[in-house]
Amino acid sequence: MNEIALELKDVKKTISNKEIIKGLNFQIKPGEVYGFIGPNGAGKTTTIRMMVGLMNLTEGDVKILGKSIQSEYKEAARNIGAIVENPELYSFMTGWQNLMHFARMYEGITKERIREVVSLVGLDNVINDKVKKYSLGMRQRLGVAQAILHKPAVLILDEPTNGLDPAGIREIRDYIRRLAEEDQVAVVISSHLLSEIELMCDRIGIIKHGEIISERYVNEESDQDDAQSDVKVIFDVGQADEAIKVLEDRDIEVKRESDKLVTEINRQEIPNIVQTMVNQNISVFGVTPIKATLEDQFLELTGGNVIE
Ligand SMILES: Nc1ncnc2c1ncn2[C@@H]1O[C@H](COP(=O)(O)OP(=O)(O)OP(=O)(O)O)[C@@H](O)[C@H]1O
Repeated sequence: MNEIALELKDVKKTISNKEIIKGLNFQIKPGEVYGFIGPNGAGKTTTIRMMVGLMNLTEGDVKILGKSIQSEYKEAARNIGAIVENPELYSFMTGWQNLMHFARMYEGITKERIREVVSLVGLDNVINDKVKKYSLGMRQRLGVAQAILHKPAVLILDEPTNGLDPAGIREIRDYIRRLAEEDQVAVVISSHLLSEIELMCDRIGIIKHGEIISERYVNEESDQDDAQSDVKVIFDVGQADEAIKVLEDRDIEVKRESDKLVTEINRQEIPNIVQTMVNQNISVFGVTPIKATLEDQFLELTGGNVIE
């Protein structure tokens, strides 16, 4: 198997004398889910359009399983599945008819493969209904089904959870993880929301003004996990008032969000605090560290205002 599924090599884009993308470099392995985040106008859609061959590159190259999207378009495109902007669906046809229609564009897609994909995205019960009756979430899932019909090595999704409710977002998240883990598909997801993307990605790159300004693995230990430094931690407890007292008795500042207590403490103190809480019959459901570095960077980047 190819070690690298998708590679961007010094990709640049200039439109009307303005350099919109300023030299992007990254590599994604099979089975890896890469989150591409940044505020509106940062250059996500432009980059994605270049990755899938919908827009020419001004400089650099994009390679899919080692094939250049520019000089070997056909070979490269064969291994890409994508939803850029909204999935293209025919609402007067059923879900099944839509998939049959797209299957004809590729060679060798069997009905069995279509059934497999339908089942993967959980549309078995409604696949014979007309798409106009589908909810937004169902349409998105059909879009993904269509994008993966030909078993692409790389799946590229531009804002796949746009407009979905929390249940819909969770569904998308679950089957994207399954695709990566079971079929070793490399997935790129763009979003302007850190919170949702952090849960489904292995690695996240933050783009701003056409440059990657930060990149890290989601499970990577940050400097803040050092034994000596303070970490931001959420205590999820049954008896918030009592738990706040335990923390405040130790001069720890607490911010309360319903039953969740947000604190900044030394890692070494955690076991003792939990023990004190348990001794006082406080139910401790969880102690979760917050990855402050990425969150802070992202908030700093978007400044709470997603329009640049
Ligand atoms: N055809 C174009 N002509 C001129 N400027 C463009 C063109 N397409 C994009 N841009 C500019 O390039 C920048 C990046 O746009 P892009 O749509 O890639 O951002 P984005 O990160 O996808 O944002 P969003 O989250 O809003 O989709 C923006 O400043 C945009 O105004």
